[in-house]
Amino acid sequence: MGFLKEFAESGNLTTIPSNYIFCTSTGDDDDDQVVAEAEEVIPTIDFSLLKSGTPEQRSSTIRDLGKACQEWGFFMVVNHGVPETLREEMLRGCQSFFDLTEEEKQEYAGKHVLDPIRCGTSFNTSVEKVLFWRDFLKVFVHPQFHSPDKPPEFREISLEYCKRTREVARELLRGISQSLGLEEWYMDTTLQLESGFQILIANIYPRCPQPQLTMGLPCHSDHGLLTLLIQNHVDGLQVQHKGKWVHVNALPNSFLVNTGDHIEIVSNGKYKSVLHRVVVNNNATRISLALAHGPFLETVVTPAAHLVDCENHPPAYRGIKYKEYIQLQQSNQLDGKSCLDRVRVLN
Ligand SMILES: O=C(O)CCC(=O)C(=O)O
Ligand SMILES: [Fe+2]
Repeated sequence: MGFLKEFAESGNLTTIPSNYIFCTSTGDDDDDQVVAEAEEVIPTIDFSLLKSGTPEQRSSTIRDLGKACQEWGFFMVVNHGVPETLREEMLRGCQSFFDLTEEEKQEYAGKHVLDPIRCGTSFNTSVEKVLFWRDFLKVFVHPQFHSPDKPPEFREISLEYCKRTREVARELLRGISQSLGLEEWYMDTTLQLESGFQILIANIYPRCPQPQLTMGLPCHSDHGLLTLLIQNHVDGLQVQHKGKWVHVNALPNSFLVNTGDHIEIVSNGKYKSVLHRVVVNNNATRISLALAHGPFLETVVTPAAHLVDCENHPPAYRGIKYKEYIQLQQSNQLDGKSCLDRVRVLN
């Protein structure tokens, strides 16, 4: 399977191939209504108050975090301390990777889902009938760090960027633990975050001549705990909130953060993983870079005992090893929360 980028950038495309034409499964327009962000304000978290604010500022930020997780599963993080130059360099590194020749990229194509460096198109072309308007690069960056050899600068920049982002994610997870009434280090310890799995996902969504007929990525949730995303100043991410799609207008220099399925499992369903999708456009190529943070791969994750009481809150998910969960999610079609549904306990 070739890459989309080369195809989309060759000649003057005026229509898209029929295998990219996507219909929502219900065909129900109400389901797909997009509300403007102005009507629903996406929560913003000031990271500096969490990390180095007064005790009062930290507590109030933890409350905001809890509210954002409970009501949205999505928030923007500002004042996070990761330099803008590093973020920009990292996005340029991703662009340079996608700009390699097809032959150079082929070295990492067609790999197994647990191969540490893998690139391709759409999500999982071995099972998809409809393709998505996107190419990707996925690299395992923690606890073992990997990097493609080209472009040459990629290794050094991503090593630094991944480390800085991981620190932000772990601090957020400490706050989220506390917001659930758990001990600050609960997730850090129980999920062995010192050896936590971190994966870099670079996405390119080329300009599309018929953007309303296709999708960059369909409605899905992420498998891990928290995903921290940046983009090249081109929007396209939408999150589902109260049954409607909200377009994310990213604040400059912010991280777009979404909760993954493992936050839902650990919190015993108190915090839900957020459904999100990506729309494409006809004006500019979008590049996004998601860093997904999860437990240690060998950890069997269960709902926190503190959040389970057999009478009112029985365990809502069965324990599953994180590695097994990833394999399940990555080798099927990307489809809403179908993976989480497999571990749900029907009470
Ligand atoms: O490109 C985006 O904004 C989102 C990407 C995404 O959802 C993913 O890689 O899982
Ligand atoms: Fe995602």
